[in-house]
This record gives sequence, structure tokens and C-alpha cells, in this order.
Amino acid sequence: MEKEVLFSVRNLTMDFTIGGKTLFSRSRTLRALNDISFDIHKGESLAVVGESGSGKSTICRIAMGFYKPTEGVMKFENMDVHKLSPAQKRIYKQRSQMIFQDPFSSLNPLHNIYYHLKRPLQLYYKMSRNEMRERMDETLELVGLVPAHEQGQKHPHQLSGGQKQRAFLARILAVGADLIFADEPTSMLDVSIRLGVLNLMNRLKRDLGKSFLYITHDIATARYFSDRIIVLYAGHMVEWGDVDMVVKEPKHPYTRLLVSAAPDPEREGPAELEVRKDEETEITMWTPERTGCPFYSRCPVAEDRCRQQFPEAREVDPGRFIRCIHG
Ligand SMILES: Nc1ncnc2c1ncn2[C@@H]1O[C@H](COP(=O)(O)OP(=O)(O)OP(=O)(O)O)[C@@H](O)[C@H]1O
Repeated sequence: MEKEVLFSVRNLTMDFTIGGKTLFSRSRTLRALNDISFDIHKGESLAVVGESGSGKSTICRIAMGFYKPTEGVMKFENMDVHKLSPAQKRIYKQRSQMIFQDPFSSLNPLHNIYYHLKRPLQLYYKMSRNEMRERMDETLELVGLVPAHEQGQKHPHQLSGGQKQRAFLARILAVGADLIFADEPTSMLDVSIRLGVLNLMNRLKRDLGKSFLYITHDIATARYFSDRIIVLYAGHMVEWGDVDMVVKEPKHPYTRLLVSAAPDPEREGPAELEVRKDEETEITMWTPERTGCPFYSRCPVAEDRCRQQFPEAREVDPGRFIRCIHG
């Protein structure tokens, strides 16, 4: 049975104007996202993977209302995220929350953890002091901050990075979020701590039916935590579908590059990276005037026609698409 769609994005495009600040510099349009469409179902994690500058965080910032998209629509259930009435805004703010990369700046150093949980409970729910205390302790236990009555009294500086991310997730749960935008939530944590936070997010998905948009540059954690994946290059979806299918047998040359660059203990010898031009390792900057394949300059199998022809999306396996004329 098809799962219910919680969040949908259709034909999202985001342009930024850059430069033009001095007399001698002309302003230019950078197309950070081009024609992005996807659904997130209830209880599902969708990973968006790509290197720095590919546009991953811009998707989250648009979802959080920091930017209005140049084109396209984002919907939470049936509400257009950028045309919310005040009452709908309140619902959307409660039911969708973001967890950031830096656990050190996401909690207020002046207040203890209980305070961070109490605020959303006061804002969104009517409950007695006892009920509130019970709810806060339950939430802290749920994220593994135990004993709750001790951890709740601590200030952020008394917690490790991983514990801070757990406390922030507890706050998100206290708010009552169903959809969590997780922007590289483990990338600043020690490797040994990362798995614990990913396992926690997995439990929230599996046991509580929370949905995630998981932003990462690490295709290995995407596979570990997510059900489906979008590989983003220069603001374009270049490959997307079931995460196991895409990571086990990548078809787009860029996905192949990402997978071969990921650490793999079973691989013998160094990873072999096929990149056409070593000097062009920086991500392509896309503009509305550009034509051809966004990956052309780095693609090891590019042909002349790839320079001129923008590749349409092709379904290469049921539910798996690539934007490439090869593969
Ligand atoms: N407010 C802005 N003004 C101008 N350009 C921007 C703005 N925000 C993002 N960009 C540009 O849009 C592109 C995508 O940025 P974004 O932060 O979404 O990438 P990312 O994949 O999340 O990278 P990272 O992993 O480094 O955070 C980049 O070229 C970035 O410089």
C-alpha cells in the first residue's frame, strides 16, 4: 500500500543574484536549485546527498521559509508552505522542525535542558506542572538522556556534542514535530558518536513514524538511515530512487564518483576516482543561460552532445531515475 505523502515539492527553482555591489562588478544570477521535485511519505527518510555548494541546505532554508522560491511549490499535507494563513503557519511551525549541523550553537547556553523543553510545551499545549515534568522526562528518556531528572538540569556546556544533538531532538519531539529537516546533524560529531544519533533518528522514524529530510554529503550514512535518496549536483537532481538500489549500483557518473569516494572497509586498495579533469574539482556554478549537462566538465564519459543537450530524466529501473544520456 502507498504510504501517505506528508511533504511534497514540485518544480522548485531558486535563483540568487550575486555580485553587482560595486560600480565595476556586474550582477549575475546563480541558479542554486533547478526543477527539484520529490515527495516525503509518513515515517520515511529521504536523503539529499551532494557535495558542498550543490544546493542541499537551500532546500531546507526554503522549507523553513527563510527564502521564497523563484518558482515551484512546497506543500505540507495540503498547505502551500509559502502561502500560509497565520493559523496554518502555527500548525506548520509546530509540525515541521529543523535540526542543524552545529550542536554547539543550537541550544541557549544560559538555560538548562528542561527550559528548552518547557518553552515549546507552554507554547503549544495546555498542561499542569506535573504533566509537563512527566512529558519532559519521558522525552529525555526517549532520546537516551538518562537519568532524565539529572540530564534535564544540565546546561548545554555540560553535555557532549552527541548529547546536545539528543537534547535538541528532544526539543523537536516536545514541540510535536512530524517532519524533521536534518541538515548534516552528525557531521560535527566524533565518528564514534555519529552512529548513536543516527540510530536514535532511525528509532524516531520506525517507532514514532517521524519523517525526515536528511541532508548529507556522506552517501554511506544516507544509506544507513534513509529509505530513498536524491543525488544533487549543481542544483540538479541527477539520480534518485530507492537508496539501496542507487548506492549498490549507481548509474549516474556523479553518483558512481560519490560511491567510489565513500570509505569502504571491504574495498582493497585506494578508491579509484574517475574524474575527467583534475583541475575542475570545484562544483559547476549553474546559471539560467547555461545549456548541456551540469556534470559535463567533470564527467569521465561525456560526449560532445552532453555539452549542448540538457539531459531529461529517465526511469532506468522502476522508481529509479537518472538525468544522463548514458547509464
Ligand atoms: N543567500 C545566498 N545568496 C547567494 N548565493 C547563495 C545564497 N545561499 C546559497 N547560495 C549559493 O547557492 C549554492 C548552494 O548553496 P547551499 O548552501 O544550498 O549548498 P550545500 O550543498 O548545502 O553546501 P554545504 O554543504 O557547503 O552547506 C551555493 O553556490 C551557494 O553559494
